[in-house]
Amino acid sequence: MVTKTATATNLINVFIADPLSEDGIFPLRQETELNLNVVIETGLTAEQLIEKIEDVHVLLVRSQTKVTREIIAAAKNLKLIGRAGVGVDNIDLTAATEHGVIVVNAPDGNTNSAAEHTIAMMTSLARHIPQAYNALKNGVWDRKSYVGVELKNKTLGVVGFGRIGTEVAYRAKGQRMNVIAYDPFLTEDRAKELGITKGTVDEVVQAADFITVHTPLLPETRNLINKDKFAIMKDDVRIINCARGGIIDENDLYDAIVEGKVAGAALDVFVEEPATNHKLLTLPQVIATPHLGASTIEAQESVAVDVSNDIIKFFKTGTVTNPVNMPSIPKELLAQVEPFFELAEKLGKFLSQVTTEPIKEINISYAGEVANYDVRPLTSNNLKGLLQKNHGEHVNDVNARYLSERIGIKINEHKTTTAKGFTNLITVEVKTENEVHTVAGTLLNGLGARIVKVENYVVDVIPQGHLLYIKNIDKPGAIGRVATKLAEKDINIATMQVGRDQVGGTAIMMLTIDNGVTEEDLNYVAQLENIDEVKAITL
Ligand SMILES: NC(=O)C1=CN([C@@H]2O[C@H](COP(=O)(O)OP(=O)(O)OC[C@H]3O[C@@H](n4cnc5c(N)ncnc54)[C@H](O)[C@@H]3O)[C@@H](O)[C@H]2O)C=CC1
Ligand SMILES: O=C(O)CCC(=O)C(=O)O
Repeated sequence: MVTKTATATNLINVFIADPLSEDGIFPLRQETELNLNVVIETGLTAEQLIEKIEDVHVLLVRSQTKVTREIIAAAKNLKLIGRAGVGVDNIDLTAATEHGVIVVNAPDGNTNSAAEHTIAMMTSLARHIPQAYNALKNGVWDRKSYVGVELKNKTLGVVGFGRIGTEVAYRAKGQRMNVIAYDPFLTEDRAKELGITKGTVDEVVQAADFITVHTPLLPETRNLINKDKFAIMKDDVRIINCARGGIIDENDLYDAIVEGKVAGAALDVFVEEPATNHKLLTLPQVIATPHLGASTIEAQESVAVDVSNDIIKFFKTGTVTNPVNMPSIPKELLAQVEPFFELAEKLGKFLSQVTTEPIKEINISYAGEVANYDVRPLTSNNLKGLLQKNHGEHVNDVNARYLSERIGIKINEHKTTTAKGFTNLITVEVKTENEVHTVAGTLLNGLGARIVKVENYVVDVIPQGHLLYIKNIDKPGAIGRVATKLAEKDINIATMQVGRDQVGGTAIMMLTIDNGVTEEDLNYVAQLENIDEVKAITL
């Protein structure tokens, strides 16, 4: 994706608020082209962070720091929040998006570690390893209290079959377990290919001897495993949560263990962390680690490298690899789509300057080749162009859609394959209370962007620099009079396009001129006979 950049000469303040691998932030340390000022201060309270954040451009965190709306609002210069890890539930994404702050994470770097930790927790749970270890350390040689169960031939239920869930399943199969999984994106073919069974959440929890959750914490997954689900589970089921506290209802889990329905639970994560005084920890059937799923040398280095590289990439190119609050575009597609970003933005800018009333609705149609791409980032760029006139620097492609919707603009996107003779065509129509305006643009192979239609008139205009958009009656002499009047004002015409709906009807002139014009210049031209309207447009 493409978004705003800072110039390389600017000082870029990078604030690291959680402990990160020093090897992992090596890319930031050795960066010479950008003027990076890296500050590490961990363990701050929200108030302390707020005090320090005003001049920060990049905030880098793991899971400890809660990046709240208040922190984001106080960070007047913040452009990017980097999360060295997967889960972004500690970041107020809505606030970040509203403030135009891009959030990036490192989704791949800790998958392996989290999966290995899950298997370690499951095995420890099955064999009471932490409890037995604890007893022995306290001088008690107790063998009969710690008789465990085998994993072989047991069924593991996996809820959330993304990166980590899938890796857990591979390993569980290595333990000769049967795996049944639920994920809205898991297909029958993929399940077959992996040698697992696909089920609904209820089918998974009913069939399983061990249940492990690997979803993100979202409104839909909060308390996904609750008393209704415990009620339909097998007796003596064992539960593992190495994803996020809150996916399993902690009170219902406590009750299910106390009632003897659940034989044990292995927890790496809690609703409130640090969880040193949690009632679940008082139960002998519960084993726990303090959010260690990603705590390996390898994972910490890997996530910090990934997020550091994305910071550098963002300030050098305006693009990032792992955006969280923007649609992401695969690397191989980016080069093809990038030229359309500018075109889409220019079309938005054009319309913002011809429209005189608040926009109520925008219809964006993508035709031909461009319709093959994920067009959401293009729409965001178009909206950015549209809103810049009134929102200036505050609008970017992260928050353009949010801002548009907030001010009540209805956004409709359409895709069609027919591009009216062009290989690609973006047509944007805006509606206000009393006006409708349309502009269409294309990318001409080897020649760059062109505006090819304004309202109902066919034109061929390079969307760049200063334009004059004149509406007139199609009468002889109109073009000459405009040219003369502009010459009187020392305004040089570079190119001129004309179009009309019918002989003697309404016509337009699209002029590119060398310099901007004043209000007075516009009025001067507007007074001419048969001239209806004159607008200055800068692209
Ligand atoms: N304990 C730790 O240190 C770590 C914890 N995590 C947690 O693990 C989570 C999963 O990580 P990944 O596998 O890398 O993410 P992922 O994005 O690859 O997979 C998450 C999966 O959950 C699925 N999902 C979403 N809503 C669902 C629902 N209602 N029911 C069932 N499935 C649903 C998604 O379709 C997706 O396939 C992260 O969001 C993070 O919270 C991740 C790394 C380390
Ligand atoms: O930063 C950490 O160690 C936590 C990792 C984690 O929970 C995640 O990546 O979602």
